[in-house]
Amino acid sequence: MPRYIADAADIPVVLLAGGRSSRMGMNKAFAMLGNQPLLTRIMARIGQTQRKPLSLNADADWPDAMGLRLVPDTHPGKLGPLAGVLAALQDTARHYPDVSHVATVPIDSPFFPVDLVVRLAEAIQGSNEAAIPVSLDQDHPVFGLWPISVIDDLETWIVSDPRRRVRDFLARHTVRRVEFPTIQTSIGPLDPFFNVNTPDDLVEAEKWLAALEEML
Ligand SMILES: Nc1nc2c(ncn2[C@@H]2O[C@H](COP(=O)(O)OP(=O)(O)OP(=O)(O)O)[C@@H](O)[C@H]2O)c(=O)[nH]1
Ligand SMILES: [Mg+2]
Repeated sequence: MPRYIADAADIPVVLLAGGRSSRMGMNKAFAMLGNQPLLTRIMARIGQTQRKPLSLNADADWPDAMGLRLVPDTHPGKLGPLAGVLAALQDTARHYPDVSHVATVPIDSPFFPVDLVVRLAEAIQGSNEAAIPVSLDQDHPVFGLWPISVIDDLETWIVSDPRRRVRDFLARHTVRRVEFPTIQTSIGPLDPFFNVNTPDDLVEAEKWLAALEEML
């Protein structure tokens, strides 16, 4: 069956929460930002554009998947974010055999652009390429639009490259980089890919959230 994307709103999305949250000291998906767990916030934001049910890449003993289908890593050992991307690709190939790509969104970046998936999809123009977002000259490859066709190469790379640097994997494929602007707020420009890794980041995120809510 041919694989295609008819409409960016139909691209499946897997939320990535398979890390250790070691810098946060607690599972960051459940860290509260503006009285909402990060995971709930991310679900609501991506739900504004995507039609298919979301899945969650996380450990098999995850405490509360909030109704999302749990997609654990297929290679154990915390092999990094691309292990989550691999699990997302494999799961998508199984559940949506006619779909060409899956999008990944980490659960720790609460201000990501709402036009993320549509702009990544535009960038690949119906091809079998990958796309990742960029802001302030930085790649954000934990977010991405990944073609199902990279599954075998990604699996081989994950088990055989001892360094597992994400940029080394990207260099093996054609990857479109899509620039997203900062968001102007009363306290300065916000990087839409600001991500919450530490308790201090959470304090900073509250300030950005308040500044964004002022603008509503
Ligand atoms: N499946 C999977 N996802 C991972 C792994 N490591 C990181 N991630 C995910 O990749 C994204 C970016 O990782 P980090 O921001 O470093 O999050 P983290 O690894 O949970 O946090 P730290 O332990 O503090 O580095 C998050 O969505 C993580 O859940 C992994 O080994 N497997
Ligand atoms: Mg992070």
